[in-house]
Amino acid sequence: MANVETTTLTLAPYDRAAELKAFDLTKSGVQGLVEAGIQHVPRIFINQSETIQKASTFFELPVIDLGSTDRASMVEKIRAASENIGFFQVVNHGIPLSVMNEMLQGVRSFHEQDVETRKRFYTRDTSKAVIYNSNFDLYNSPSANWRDTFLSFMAPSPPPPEELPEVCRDIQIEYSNQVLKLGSLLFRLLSEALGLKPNYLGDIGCDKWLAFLGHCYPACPQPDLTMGGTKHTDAGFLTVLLQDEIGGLQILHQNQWIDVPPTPGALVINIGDLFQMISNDKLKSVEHRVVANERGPRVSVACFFSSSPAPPTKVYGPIKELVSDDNPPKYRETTAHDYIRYSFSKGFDGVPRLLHLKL
Ligand SMILES: O=C(O)CCC(=O)C(=O)O
Ligand SMILES: [Fe+2]
Repeated sequence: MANVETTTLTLAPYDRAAELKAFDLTKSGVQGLVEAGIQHVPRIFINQSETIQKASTFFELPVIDLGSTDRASMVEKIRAASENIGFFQVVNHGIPLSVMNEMLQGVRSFHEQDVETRKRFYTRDTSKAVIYNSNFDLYNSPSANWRDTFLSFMAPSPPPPEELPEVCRDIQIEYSNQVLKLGSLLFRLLSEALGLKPNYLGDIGCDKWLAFLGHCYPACPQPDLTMGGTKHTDAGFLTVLLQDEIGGLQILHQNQWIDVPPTPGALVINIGDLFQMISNDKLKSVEHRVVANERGPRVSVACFFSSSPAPPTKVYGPIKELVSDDNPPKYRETTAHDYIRYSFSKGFDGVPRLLHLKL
């Protein structure tokens, strides 16, 4: 917990905008601060609302064996977890352990490569093939996260391979293709879990659009003062998360923060806001966060199945088959374009993203 001295210091007025700008202009992220041997967390990163209670309760996230021949039981487990927890883990998911390990190593190598090479990717221009920066919402969040990320949109139109970072491009392409395959399977199972025909979610495009985020949470000298990732829900339909062995992911379950310790070989799957919305609140998009840690760097890969802002006319609303007179639509329809634009502009401001669509 922050001691009184530090708290007083952070409450003192300072030119936050100038400090954010100065940090951003270094183009070398939190990793750059750590490489420079920083011993204290700069005040732009100090999180006064979330650092008080980091203790979490023990709870085991269901692990679902996708290699099981008992499809009905698999679908039932996925349904229960998606309705009640919003998160589950999968094993025997078809992505070889060697590919997972190589992917994590690739992300680590990207963030640890020579600063001048890394800097060339640093941008906030979302039209670029690789968007590397620290805190996508740096300028509009209450406190910055102890995290750097590089992002690429890998489907349906991946960037030309030569524009991807050389240190990890082959494995990034390989891993993304494997995640797309896994996504098709998960959306078939989730369609069944919702009582829909197996192709339903695929047919409306849930498994077509994929964003790849390679996160790095460098070792933090004062992990009690900041967060690796502030609490948030994911915007898209579904997230496939690969985490390394360090740990730090927590999910909110029954008002308690629960650790999701790394399970070797497993991937973490969670429901996003857009999925909660089209399921008319049957499936839950649940808040989660990443605590900062002294060991590190921790790396993870979050792959978001979401919806393309183009064509702008694609409309999403509660699935007709899931609403009835007894269960009327809880959300108004939105175009993918408006939804993505809104969700990108608001950042992690603590206001639920779906609120603006609630009927
Ligand atoms: O790094 C993690 O474990 C979680 C990342 C995450 O929540 C996200 O990218 O939305
Ligand atoms: Fe997330």
